[in-house]
Amino acid sequence: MVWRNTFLDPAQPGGWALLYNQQHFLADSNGVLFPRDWVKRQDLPILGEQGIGHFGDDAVYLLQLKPSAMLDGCSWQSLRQFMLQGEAETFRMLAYAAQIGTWYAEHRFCGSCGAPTRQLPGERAMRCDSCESQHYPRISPSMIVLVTRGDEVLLARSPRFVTGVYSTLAGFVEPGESVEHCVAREVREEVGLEVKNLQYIGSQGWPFPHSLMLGFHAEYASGEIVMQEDEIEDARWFRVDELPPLPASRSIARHLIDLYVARRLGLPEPTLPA
Ligand SMILES: NC(=O)C1=CN([C@@H]2O[C@H](COP(=O)(O)OP(=O)(O)OC[C@H]3O[C@@H](n4cnc5c(N)ncnc54)[C@H](O)[C@@H]3O)[C@@H](O)[C@H]2O)C=CC1
Ligand SMILES: [Mg+2]
Ligand SMILES: [Zn+2]
Repeated sequence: MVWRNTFLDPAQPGGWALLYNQQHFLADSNGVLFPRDWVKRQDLPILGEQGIGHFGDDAVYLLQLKPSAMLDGCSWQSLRQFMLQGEAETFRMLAYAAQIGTWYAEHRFCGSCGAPTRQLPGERAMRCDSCESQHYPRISPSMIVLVTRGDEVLLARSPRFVTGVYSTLAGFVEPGESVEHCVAREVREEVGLEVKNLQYIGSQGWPFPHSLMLGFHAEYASGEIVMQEDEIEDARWFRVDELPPLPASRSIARHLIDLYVARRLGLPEPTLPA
């Protein structure tokens, strides 16, 4: 089944419902999609509703619920769990749904004047009639980079990571800087190194909660590793044939590593997950 996001009018009946709150979806043994008209007959605290797209031929709507909401035989499942184990198109659907849900939850009132907002018909925008402003889904550009030195790659651990796992460096783009500048700045801040010969590899939407990852390879230029306090727990050079536990296979972090290893060892190149 293929996921395609489109704008659907929530005034139309029928279709399927995703039941969402704060990066979690209600699920039962059949999965995350529930017959929408049936859901509407249950006594659920619904905060808002969006028509978000088609899963195969089925129309899909996102119902924003209060955290207290529950249905018999269901439990709240985290988006992260679907990223780790879910089927690819299901994860693409939930990733989109979660970002629309996050945006909706954060824009029920105008950030400019504080008045309640309303959904604009036919557009993914929250409208403030009081000060005539519009609020669109927020996307946060972030760079992610694998620093390389011949047969070695630089990998680091944040205290937030699963025990033992090492990954590439990442960070949010600041206002006014280019992505290339961000790569150099973040590498300098996090591990104290200078890099050169940036190569753009590809991008990935990352719904935790709304990053757009722009992925690079960069060559080591100079410096000794100096770890940023609090952010980086350990950082070191690993040989491409002696790597530690790595991030989830669906992440662009993993793709950047797998691609470089494949190129160094002359193996077939992996493709970046959508
Ligand atoms: N798909 C992938 O393979 C990977 C994705 N990521 C994502 O990259 C993003 C950035 O990585 P980090 O190393 O955590 O960033 P970072 O190195 O810039 O530091 C994180 C800190 O930035 C601040 N921050 C949070 N949200 C922000 C925003 N929207 N704009 C500016 N600053 C913000 C907070 O103080 C946070 O503690 C995160 O969303 C993370 O989930 C990170 C690694 C792998
Ligand atoms: Mg970082
Ligand atoms: Zn306003």
